[in-house]
Amino acid sequence: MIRIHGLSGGYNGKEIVKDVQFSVREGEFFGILGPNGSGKTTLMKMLSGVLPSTGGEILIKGKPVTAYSRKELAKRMAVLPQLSASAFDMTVREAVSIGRYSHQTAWFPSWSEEDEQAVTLAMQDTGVEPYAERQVQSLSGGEQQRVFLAQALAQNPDILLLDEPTNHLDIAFQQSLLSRLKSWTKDRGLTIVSIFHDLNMASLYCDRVLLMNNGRISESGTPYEALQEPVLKQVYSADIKRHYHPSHQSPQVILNSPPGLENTILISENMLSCESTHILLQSPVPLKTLSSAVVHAGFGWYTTFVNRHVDLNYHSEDVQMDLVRYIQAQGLDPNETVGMMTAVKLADVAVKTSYHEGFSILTVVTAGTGNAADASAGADRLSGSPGTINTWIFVNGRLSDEAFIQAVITASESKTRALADRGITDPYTHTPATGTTTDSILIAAAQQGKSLQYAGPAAELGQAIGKSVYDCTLQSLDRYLERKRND
Ligand SMILES: Nc1ncnc2c1ncn2[C@@H]1O[C@H](COP(=O)(O)OP(=O)(O)OP(=O)(O)O)[C@@H](O)[C@H]1O
Repeated sequence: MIRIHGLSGGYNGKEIVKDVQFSVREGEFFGILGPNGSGKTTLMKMLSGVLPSTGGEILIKGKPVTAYSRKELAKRMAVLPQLSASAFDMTVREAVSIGRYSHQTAWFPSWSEEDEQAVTLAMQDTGVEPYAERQVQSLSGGEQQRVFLAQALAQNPDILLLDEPTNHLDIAFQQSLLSRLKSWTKDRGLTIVSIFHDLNMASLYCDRVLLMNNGRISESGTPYEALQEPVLKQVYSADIKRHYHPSHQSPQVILNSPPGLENTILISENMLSCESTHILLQSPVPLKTLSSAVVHAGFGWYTTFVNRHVDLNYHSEDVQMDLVRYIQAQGLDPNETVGMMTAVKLADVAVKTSYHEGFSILTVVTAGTGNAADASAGADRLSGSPGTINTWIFVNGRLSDEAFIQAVITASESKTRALADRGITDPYTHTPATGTTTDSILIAAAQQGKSLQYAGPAAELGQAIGKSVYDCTLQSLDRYLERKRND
């Protein structure tokens, strides 16, 4: 649809865009990204034919852009106009109708049924129809933005050029506008080339992006390919970190921890309270957490950690909601809380703090083996009968993602060893139990102080976790077994 070869150009003999080359396919949503002054708007002006190039060529549907008359070009390509003062004196309908200019015949301007329909449809698509008779100047910035988009759409273009289309729009309108634009590329084959400052929106909605730096293409490809952390850091000269959208493969870009925001804290047993109904740890600052908890499993940042005792016969249709209600009833905020459950008597809890070179860990284990299982047997069994080992590990240190995951592995292996040393067996298979069917684990770290890259058995954090989880699991297990013997 659009092909650009060796394109160069600028202002007053000064080259701004230098030897740029790319192509955009029909029905593609194509993003142009880059820092301030990198040449995005200049490139867009050359694309729309407003600014002549000094080198290279732009082909639209195989024909040089310079070979199109202004009107011909306007039929193929619409540009989201900048907010211009003259448009403010019009009604919304009048402003949108300007988009039909390119469809009027030069000699006998006439307003056809087709023009009327195109204007109405464009207003409907952008949600500005309710304001049709209002003056543009009486609308909010976001509403005006949508009027200008409607004006561009009324042109019925094959190509839509947009400069920051979500400027002035709140997050809900950004989402609805970009989703609508995206569906037009898919359903109507509309080709969109758009400048974005918001890398994350571009990443979510664009099929491909081009990253400009100093008038040249620094990177191009799908957002996944083009938005690489080292390139972004260099192009934007900013401490940027690439993350992932939780439910989408698109990369998301955030600023790395800004300095000076740390609240120095030490997670300690003072923050822990153990009652017969629940064990609670409350931190004054959120801790980075990885868990398999009932409430807020996965990675997140939380301040409050609850291990609730439930009766052996506990049953709920919605365990998660039940635990959220319980958390609320304790006056805690469920949004900030990781919640687990156990039928184990909480008096059997084992707590241990261990200090190491530059870091410390707090381990809290409640162990019961009523539901012991040998995971390696792959045997059919009833799951869910209470009898769980819940393991909490709090680290005063800064953990990498691999350290979080290795901590889970190391803690699980230590737990298994503790079960073996007490001869716990799977009642179904009569083989040594590796855990129970409903064990849960939580690793939480203040993300301050010493960097701890690894947590396997050879790493200092792994050694600390391994020993501490083993000791706590044994201690809690012994109390549980003692209680069983006495029952
Ligand atoms: N009309 C002009 N005359 C002279 N120089 C200009 C003109 N318009 C832009 N420039 C210069 O060209 C360079 C690129 O500007 P351009 O507007 O293309 O950047 P951009 O990537 O769109 O930036 P931004 O993100 O800030 O909108 C800048 O150094 C700018 O000062």
